Amino acid sequence: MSISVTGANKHYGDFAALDNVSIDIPEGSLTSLLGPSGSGKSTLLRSIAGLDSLDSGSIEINGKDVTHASPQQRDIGFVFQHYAAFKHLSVRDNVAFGLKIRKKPKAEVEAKVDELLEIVGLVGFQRRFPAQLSGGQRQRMALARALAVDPKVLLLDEPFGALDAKVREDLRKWLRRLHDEVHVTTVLVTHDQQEALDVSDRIAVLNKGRIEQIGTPDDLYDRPANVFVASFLGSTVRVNGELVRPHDIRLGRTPELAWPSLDAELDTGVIKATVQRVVHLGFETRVDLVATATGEEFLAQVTRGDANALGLRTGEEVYARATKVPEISA
Ligand SMILES: Nc1ncnc2c1ncn2[C@@H]1O[C@H](COP(=O)(O)OP(=O)(O)OP(=O)(O)O)[C@@H](O)[C@H]1O
Repeated sequence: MSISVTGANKHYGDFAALDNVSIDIPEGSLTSLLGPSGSGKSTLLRSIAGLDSLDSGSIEINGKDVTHASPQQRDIGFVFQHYAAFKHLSVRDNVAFGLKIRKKPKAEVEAKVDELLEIVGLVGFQRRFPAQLSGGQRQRMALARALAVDPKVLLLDEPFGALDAKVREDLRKWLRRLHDEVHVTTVLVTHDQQEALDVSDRIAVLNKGRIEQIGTPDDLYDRPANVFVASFLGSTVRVNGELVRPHDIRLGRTPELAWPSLDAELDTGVIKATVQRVVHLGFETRVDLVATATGEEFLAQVTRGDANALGLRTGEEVYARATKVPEISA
């Protein structure tokens, strides 16, 4: 089912949590709402769910106006960051809960729960209680429970937010596979750009209650609409007044060895700089630099191999040449 939000406004006092937000979410897509804390992501998601009401604007699900419909009438599955499982029920009974209260025939419930436990990889854990699961397993149970009643739409508010980085990464890969199997129209709230880039078909970047840009991960990365989007999708630095990404900076011992950009229009030209610090971060190496001409501080990210080949040390001079972030600076 597609979702269409048009001209949504929501104020808390004179603070605009949503400021004239419009977004179309295509049927079967996985769309992320990405933005910093307080940008209005949860407010937008809760409005789609019917848990918050808009001051003005409208929401349609599959062409039907649901602006004033109750959450129950919207056929939505919802998973929050801190999922409230029924502690006294087994994993199996938690997943079956929505089906049982809808008084589905027993055989149908059993078959559906078997299928979902399989999909979320919790078959071996079905007799356990929520307290006996890891955080990641609990969130998978939450997703199974939300999917049990065949919702038209799945809304996820930072579902992996409370988990550590490695588990988050595993779960988002798993979520993407799950989505490819189940195809339910899904909206995911996240403040984590890697998560959004990894799982989404489309991303809407929010800032101060407004949508800055909507597009595919590639659209946003390759053609950011503005500095906010570019900076939120990855780190950026200013070099000679130009916005660049640290890993788009090439370093050389001579001006000629700092390679030009493939796209001449996006080339910053050669910038002489002094190395302040070299920090090895696993595969990558961060080189903190100061531009000789302007005193401007910036950093470059190079591979460990390149850094070793350059053999840079604090206080040495080096030549930097970067590719500007497209669109904005072009
Ligand atoms: N019930 C409320 N009363 C007053 N202000 C609220 C209420 N709910 C949200 N807000 C404010 O609206 C703004 C948007 O909140 P929202 O939860 O949508 O942001 P978010 O982008 O989801 O942030 P986070 O990532 O921190 O959850 C915030 O500044 C928040 O303080």
